Amino acid sequence: MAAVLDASPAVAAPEPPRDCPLCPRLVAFRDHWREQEPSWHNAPVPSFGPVDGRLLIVGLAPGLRGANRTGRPFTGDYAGELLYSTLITFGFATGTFEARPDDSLRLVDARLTNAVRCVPPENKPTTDEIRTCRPFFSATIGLLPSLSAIVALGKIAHDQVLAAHGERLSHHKFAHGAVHRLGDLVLFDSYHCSRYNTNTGVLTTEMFHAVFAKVRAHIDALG
Ligand SMILES: O=c1cc[nH]c(=O)[nH]1
Repeated sequence: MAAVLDASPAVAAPEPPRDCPLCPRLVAFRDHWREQEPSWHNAPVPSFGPVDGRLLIVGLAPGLRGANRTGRPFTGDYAGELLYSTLITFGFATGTFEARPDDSLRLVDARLTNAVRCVPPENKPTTDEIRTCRPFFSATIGLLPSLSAIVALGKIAHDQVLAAHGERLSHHKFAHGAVHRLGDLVLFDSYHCSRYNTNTGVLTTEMFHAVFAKVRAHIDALG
């Protein structure tokens, strides 16, 4: 049985509008950067990848000079280098990642989204902002008919997945490498592939690959 998704009927769209007004602090930050850098995307960053994939990867939020600049998740900042090279290694992406949305990179059997769609100051969304963005996240999941596995990059992504599925956080503790069954879905946890985590050794390439090796085995076993 698939878990019930917590999507508010008032906001059932999977992508916020370009001028989403729901989080005043994020709107102010976005407006500031629109003035400073008018050529940047500076808007909610839409999900990327086919909707008929079996895997969903969930990041935290757009990086200021990464996805907020380029308009594609994990594109233009360090976190994307490790993520996209890993996705290519494990067959979840093809082409060449050149950190530009018009490169030849394509996701395969996978979609990529963020728990929060607008760039937050200092990469830290508030609890309210995470909750406010949840209906978009739930609607995104609801539009993936073949979804079988989710990778949560960090605890905020993990908590957003659980909340969207009406699951208790206390029943599913976040831990790198942990695997949680949520109804028909399997949730795989990983530390976020941020530059901070890799520079400090919290996350190594081997640790990150070990998570995606498990995900690959899970998807392949589906046949
Ligand atoms: O979590 C993250 C980090 C960088 N870029 C994103 O889109 N999401």
